[in-house]
Amino acid sequence: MSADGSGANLLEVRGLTKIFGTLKACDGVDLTIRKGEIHALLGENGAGKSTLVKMLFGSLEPHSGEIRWNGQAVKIGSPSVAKKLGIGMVFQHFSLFEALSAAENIALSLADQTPIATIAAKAQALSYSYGLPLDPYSLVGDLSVGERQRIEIIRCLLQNPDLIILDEPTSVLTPQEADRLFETLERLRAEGKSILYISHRLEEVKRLCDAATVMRHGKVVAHTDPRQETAASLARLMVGSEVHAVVRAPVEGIEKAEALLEIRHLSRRPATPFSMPLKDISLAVRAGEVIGIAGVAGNGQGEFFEAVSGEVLQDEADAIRIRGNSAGRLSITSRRMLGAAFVPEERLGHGAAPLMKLSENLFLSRYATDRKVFLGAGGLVKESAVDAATQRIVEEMDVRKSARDPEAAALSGGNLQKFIIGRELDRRPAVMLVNQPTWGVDAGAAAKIRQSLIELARNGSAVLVISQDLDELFEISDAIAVMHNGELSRPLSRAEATFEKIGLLMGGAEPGHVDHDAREPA
Ligand SMILES: Nc1ncnc2c1ncn2[C@@H]1O[C@H](COP(=O)(O)OP(=O)(O)OP(=O)(O)O)[C@@H](O)[C@H]1O
Repeated sequence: MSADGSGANLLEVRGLTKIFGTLKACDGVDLTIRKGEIHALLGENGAGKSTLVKMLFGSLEPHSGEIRWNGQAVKIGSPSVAKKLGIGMVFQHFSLFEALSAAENIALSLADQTPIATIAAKAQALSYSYGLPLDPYSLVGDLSVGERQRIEIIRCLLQNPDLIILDEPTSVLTPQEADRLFETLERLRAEGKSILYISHRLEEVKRLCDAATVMRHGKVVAHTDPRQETAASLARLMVGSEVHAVVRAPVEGIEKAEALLEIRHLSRRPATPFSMPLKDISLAVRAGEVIGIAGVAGNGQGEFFEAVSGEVLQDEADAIRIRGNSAGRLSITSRRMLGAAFVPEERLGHGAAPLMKLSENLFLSRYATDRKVFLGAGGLVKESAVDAATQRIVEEMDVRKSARDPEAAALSGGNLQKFIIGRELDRRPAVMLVNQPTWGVDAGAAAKIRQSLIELARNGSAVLVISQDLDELFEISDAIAVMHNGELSRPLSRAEATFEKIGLLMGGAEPGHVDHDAREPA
């Protein structure tokens, strides 16, 4: 331990256990976090990371085990106890009100009656001193995802915590925003703060973290120094076996293939003051290819997904064509009947009904398109067929769960994502549109999902993937287009696309400056 106390143990967890039904989500977990360290918590989907941090933050009660804070045994019965001790948490899903300002949102989470002007001044000072500039009077609805995350971080820092828990903080950030966040975290470490950092991005863990605890199936399988590991060796520790690299054979003669999804001059007025208009978007996705859409969150990707999937109808029937049929005025189900599949970004509530079992979720999303398979005479549900399909998807996608057919909400985030993608892939759709296919998914499962999307395309489907993860898009796409400010650039072929060009377009560079060799849309 050094003179300033850094290096001493701040948090010691011994034998912490949490049981759900018959499943030990955390099974005798040991974890030690020192003062002034950034400690990574790693593990594949369902390994028990969220369960562990929920116990540390007082939102879940352990069955057994001990938590020591600065050497004293403590019982963290609620988040307010955690905050009083000095434990702060920045959640993966933001809990901010869009119609309120940043400062008003912060005020809501503070127990006292501090005037807004005081909070705003403090928030602004903190935000600048940590290199995360924020206008406290800006409306949350007008802010990008990265800016919203800053509010969450500032809100957490205002409580002056000694330990800050961050749950997958960079999954929603651009590379530049992530770099900024790393600088902030390094600064906090230099001040003697400790950080518990959950991430599936192993390269950034290597770059940032001083120590790592790796979990598998609820148990700790390794305490290691990530700087001494490679991304591959960390993945191996998490998964217990090798993670296979994604293989993408180039496509030949794609220009001659049939355009299964065509988007023609798609425009949309903003539906709310906070949504982005879509401006004259045209794109063709052909049988056999994967096209990626890159872009910083909030540039129209959500609105585009709604328009193409049929959540919002177009005035012009021809603005969306699926397998040659005008689909712009068709409902989601009618578009699905034409052979299209859509996987939205939000999993719970949007991609799946949380309180329904997996089999019920499957039936709900597919009874119209697979009527013959799932409905018998007189409209009776063929439960055995639904169950068989559910179990097939679970096996194919390696969905880990605590019961044979649990409610969707009881699955860890990544496992639910695997199920939802598997549910759509299982239909072998002719057109597949996915928004953030591997958000929150571990390295092994992400490789599996990516490979499945490539194979779907190579077997003759048209695949369109919206993602903020540029590495992912470069891994799977045959061409990449960029969405910025409601406009879509022309797709750059893989020969032409570089990180730099795509990054420039994401930042709003004029397409003419970077895409002179781009493919013409159909
Ligand atoms: N409320 C609950 N009821 C039943 N089972 C649960 C509940 N919450 C979590 N589980 C189960 O506990 C296990 C651990 O889940 P947890 O969310 O902690 O995993 P994780 O490591 O955070 O995963 P991910 O990376 O996907 O977020 C999973 O098998 C999950 O299905």
